[in-house]
Amino acid sequence: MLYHVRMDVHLPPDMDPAERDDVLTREKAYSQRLQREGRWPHLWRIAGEYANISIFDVADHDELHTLLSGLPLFPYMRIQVTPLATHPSTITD
Ligand SMILES: O=C(O)C[C@H]1C=CC(=O)O1
Repeated sequence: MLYHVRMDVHLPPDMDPAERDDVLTREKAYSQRLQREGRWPHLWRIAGEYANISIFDVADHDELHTLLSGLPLFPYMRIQVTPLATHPSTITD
C-alpha cells in the first residue's frame, strides 16, 4: 500500500547541540536504510519549511505505524498520513 505522509519537524530551540546532532545523524541513517529497502521511495523537502512530503510503500497501516514511530525524530514531529488508493483514471497500459 502507498501512503502520502507529511512530517513537520519541531525541535526544541533549547535542545542540547550534541543531542540534536545525534538524533539527526540517526534519523538520516534510518531514513536512508528504508529508502534503500524501497519502503520509502519518495522524500521531498517542502520548500521554505522544516517539513517533508514522503511516499511510503509498505504492507499495511501497522507496518507504516511501526516505521514512523521508530523514526529518531518521531518525538519531535507532527505527522499526517493519507492512505492512497488507485485512481480510476490512471493509465495502466
Ligand atoms: O528532515 C526531515 O524532513 C525529517 C526527517 C525525514 C528524513 C530525514 O532524514 O529527516
